[in-house]
Order: sequence, then C-alpha cells, then structure tokens
Amino acid sequence: MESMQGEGEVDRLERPSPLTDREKVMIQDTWAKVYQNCDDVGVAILIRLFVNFPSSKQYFSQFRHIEEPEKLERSTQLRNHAHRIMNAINTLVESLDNSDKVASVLKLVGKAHALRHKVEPVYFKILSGVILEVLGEEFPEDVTPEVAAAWTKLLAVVCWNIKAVYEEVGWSKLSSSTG
Ligand code: HEM
Repeated sequence: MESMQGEGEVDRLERPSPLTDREKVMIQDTWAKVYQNCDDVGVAILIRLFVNFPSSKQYFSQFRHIEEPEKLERSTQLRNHAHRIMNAINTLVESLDNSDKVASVLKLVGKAHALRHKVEPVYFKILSGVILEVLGEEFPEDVTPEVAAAWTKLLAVVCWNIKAVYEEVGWSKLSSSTG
C-alpha cells in the first residue's frame, strides 16, 4: 500500500454486502431495458467518461488526443470497448446468483487492465459513477432511488473485486508513480 497516494477513493472501498433477492430483481429488470439499447447506452457511457474525465483517454491509442464528442463517437476502439463493457455487465447481471462466476469474470477483467492495459484502478470507480449517472438520465422512470441504490451496490461489488485482483497481482508495487 506504500505508494498509493491519489488512490484514496479506491483504498477506502468497503466490502459491499451481498445483494438481496429484491435488489437482484430490480437490477435484472432495469438491465433488460438497458440491454435492448446496448450499443447506444454503452457509447453514451464512454463518451461521458472521456468528456468529463479526459485523463481516462490516456490508455486508448486511437483517441487519446481527440476531444470532440462527435469524433470520439466514431472511434471503433471506443465502440468496441463500449460493447465489451456492456457484455461483461450482461454476464454479471445473468450471474447474480453465482458468485464464483462473478468473481471469475472480474478476475479476468482486473488482470487484463492491471497487467496489460495498466489502467489505474480509480478509473473503475469513476466509470461506476458515470454508469449510474447515464442510466439515471436515460431511464428516469426505471431508475428510482431504490433501483439506483441496487445498482450502486452491484458496481461496488465490481470495484471491490477489481481492487482485490489489482492487489493480488501486486499493482501497488508495479505502479511506481501515482497522482
Ligand atoms: C467494468 C469495467 C470494464 C470492463 C468490463 C472492461 C472490459 C474490457 C475488455 C473485455 C477488454 C478487451 C479484452 C482485454 O484486452 O482484456 C478491455 C480492453 C481495454 N480496456 Fe476495459 N473494461 C472496463 C473498464 C475500463 C476502464 C475504466 C478503462 C480505462 C479508463 C479501460 C481501458 C481499457 C483499454 C485501454 C483496453 C484495450 C483497448 C484496445 O486494445 O483497443 N477499461 N476492457
């Protein structure tokens, strides 16, 4: 944990409590609607991430220097990543009763992002906030405060597992400088 300044938000994560059956149903119901517009919602989420948090673009060779949302939207690298994120969330939502499956999906994602893409883990927390924001805006009738709370919990599970994988692969030792 030595050189983790600047990552306080990730450090402070607490292990989320398990989702209740009611929360699982709320998540599955909202997701059924979201997933019908999988590509549009995924791209909207990533555009919001990259416009509001431009430093998150640094990892993407194809568009790290692009600022205009219209140009970002045309990037195949962005669209592919949107698709991958939505597919991963879909698998998680389908596997809410299978914690081994959830852990194994997030292990693969965590390992790839820590070791191959070298993404600072704080961006998973940032992305979670953006996902909640965009779902709330795009599906205002579905995302009631209670539904938002269930999604917050699922995204906390994601961040918790990713953080655990980063620690397992020795991220704090790998990343010599943060900030
Ligand atoms: C729940 C969150 C996320 C999921 C499920 C996810 C999923 C994926 C998947 C499945 C891949 C392709 C396979 C691979 O290379 O391992 C990928 C690639 C990548 N991800 Fe993510 N990702 C997430 C969050 C992020 C975040 C927050 C960033 C950085 C801000 C990021 C940056 C990248 C980069 C740079 C690549 C490689 C892109 C390329 O080669 O075209 N990812 N992601």
